[in-house]
Amino acid sequence: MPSLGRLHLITDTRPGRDPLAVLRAALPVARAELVVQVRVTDDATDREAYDLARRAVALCAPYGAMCLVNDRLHVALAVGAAGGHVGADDLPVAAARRVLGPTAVLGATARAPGPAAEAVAGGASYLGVGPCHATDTKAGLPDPIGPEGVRAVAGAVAVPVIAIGGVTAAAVPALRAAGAYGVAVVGALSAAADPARATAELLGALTC
Ligand SMILES: Cc1ncc(COP(=O)(O)OP(=O)(O)O)c(N)n1
Ligand SMILES: Cc1ncsc1CCOP(=O)(O)O
Ligand SMILES: [Mg+2]
Repeated sequence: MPSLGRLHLITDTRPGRDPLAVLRAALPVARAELVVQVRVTDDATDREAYDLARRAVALCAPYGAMCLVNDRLHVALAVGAAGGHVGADDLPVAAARRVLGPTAVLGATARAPGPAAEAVAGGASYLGVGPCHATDTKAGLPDPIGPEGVRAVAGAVAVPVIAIGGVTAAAVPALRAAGAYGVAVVGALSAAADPARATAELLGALTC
């Protein structure tokens, strides 16, 4: 697998958000340390997902940043993304691996050591672990697992653990101390008044 960036920017396509503007602000700051995950709302069409993913791949390329596509693996393949991310409502990890092929980057969601180990056995190259903290970005999430939940998963697997859910720069040190390799954020960048500055703050917390 190519080296995985530590700061995962998940696109926010809710009304009033401008995911490509956030991406343009973050890329020159984080460069190859940024992983962009194209995530669209469930009601978005495949064509909308494709158009956003195609633009994201093109924006990432000059910076050596990796672009992944959430859920819709056919879109990942269609735009030449580096891989995809799947969770409980998506293709099973082993099936996703078959779709993407052996060299693609494949993320899987896990919040406990057992399922985490199963996801790795199925072919996951990294795990998205959470929600770590409370968030209103996604509805219907289970209770936050906190840094201790991250520690339990990180201790059970040998792939990078990416902490997700309510992550801010202030939360990063505890997550890193618990074994997180990196973090994934939506609101911390999408809702930031200055996304470039917010990117620098997250990156500083991740790499110090
Ligand atoms: C890095 C990362 N971790 C977890 C998720 C959540 O994926 P999933 O559980 O499939 O939920 P949706 O994002 O599809 O709503 C993620 N996307 N990225
Ligand atoms: C998609 C997803 N899965 C678990 S938490 C989450 C949303 C994370 O968004 P935020 O960084 O704004 O809390
Ligand atoms: Mg999913």
